[in-house]
Amino acid sequence: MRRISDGARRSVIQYIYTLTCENRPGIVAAVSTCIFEHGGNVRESQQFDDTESGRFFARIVLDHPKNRLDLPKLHAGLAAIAGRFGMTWTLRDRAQLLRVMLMVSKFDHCLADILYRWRIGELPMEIAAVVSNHPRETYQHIDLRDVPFHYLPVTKETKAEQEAAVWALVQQTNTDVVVLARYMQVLSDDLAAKLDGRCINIHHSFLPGFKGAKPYHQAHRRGVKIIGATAHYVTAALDEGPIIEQDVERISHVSSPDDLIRQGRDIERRVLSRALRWQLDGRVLINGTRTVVFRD
Ligand SMILES: Nc1nc2c(c(=O)[nH]1)N[C@@H](CN(C=O)c1ccc(C(=O)N[C@@H](CCC(=O)O)C(=O)O)cc1)CN2
Repeated sequence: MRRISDGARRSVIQYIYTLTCENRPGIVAAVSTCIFEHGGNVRESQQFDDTESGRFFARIVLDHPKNRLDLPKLHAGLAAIAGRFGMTWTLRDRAQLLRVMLMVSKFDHCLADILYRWRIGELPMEIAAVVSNHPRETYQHIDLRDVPFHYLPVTKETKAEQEAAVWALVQQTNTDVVVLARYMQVLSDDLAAKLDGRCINIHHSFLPGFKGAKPYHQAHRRGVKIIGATAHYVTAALDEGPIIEQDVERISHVSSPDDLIRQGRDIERRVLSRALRWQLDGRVLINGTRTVVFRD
C-alpha cells in the first residue's frame, strides 16, 4: 500500500483526474456532471484544446466536502465516459505518493538539490532508489542516509546486463517515475521504451541546441550569449524527447567553459525540480512529440 503523505491524514482528500481524448463537444459537461452526481467538488480545473492535433487535455482536482466520495463508483462513472470519448485518463489520490528512482553519474548537484527539496517537503514523493554507475563514495557531499543506494557500474561491454539490472530494480521497487539527474549513459531503445512517458532527463543545454554529452563546451565554442537547461521525457532518440520545462541565463565573452558549467548547475537544478514537481502533481500530459503542462 503506497504511503499517504502526513498532511493528508488530517485534511480533505483530494483526487487528481487527468484526461486526453479527441476533442468534441460535451467532454467537460460529461465529466463535471459525473463528478457532481458522485458528490464531488471541483477544486482546480485546467484544460487545453489543441486545434492543430484535434486533441483535448484536462486536469481536474476534486474532493468531497465530507470526505465521503465513493471512489469505486466515481471511477466506474469516469471509465464509462472514457469509453464514450476514447479517453486516456488517470485518477489518483493527491496524497498517494509516487515512487521515484533517481539516477546519477559523476555530477551530483541535481541529486543533492532534489534530496534537499524532498526532505523539506517541496517534492512530495517516495524515493524508491538512488542508482549510480559510480560508487557511493563519489557522493561525499550528499546525505544518503535514508535512501536506498544502488551502485550499478556499466561499460560498453556490460550495458545490456546493467540495463537489465536497472529494469529489474524499477520493477522490484514499484518505481513510478525515473529521473536522470545527470545520468550520463544513453539508455537503449529497449529501456527507453519500457520507461516511455515516465522517465525525465535534465539536459544541460537549451534544446534543440547543443545535444550530446558536452553542451557547455559546444556553447562556448559557438560563442552564444545565452545558456540554458531542458527537462524532457526520455525517448530512444537522444535529447529528442517531449520537453517539460526549460530556462536560460545570459552569459558573456568573458565566461569560460568552467564558468558556464558553474552557472549551468543553477539552471539545471531549478529546471529539473520544477519538472519533477509538476510530474508528481499530474500537471504534465504528453501531446505527441510535445507536452501540455498545467503549471502551478
Ligand atoms: N535514450 C536516451 N538516453 C538518455 C538520454 C536521452 O535523451 N535518451 N539523455 C541522456 C542525458 N544526456 C544528455 O542530456 C547525455 C548523456 C550521455 C551522453 C553520451 O554521449 N554518453 C556516452 C558516455 C559518456 C560517459 O561515459 O561519460 C555514451 O553513452 O556513450 C549524451 C547525452 C541520458 N540518457
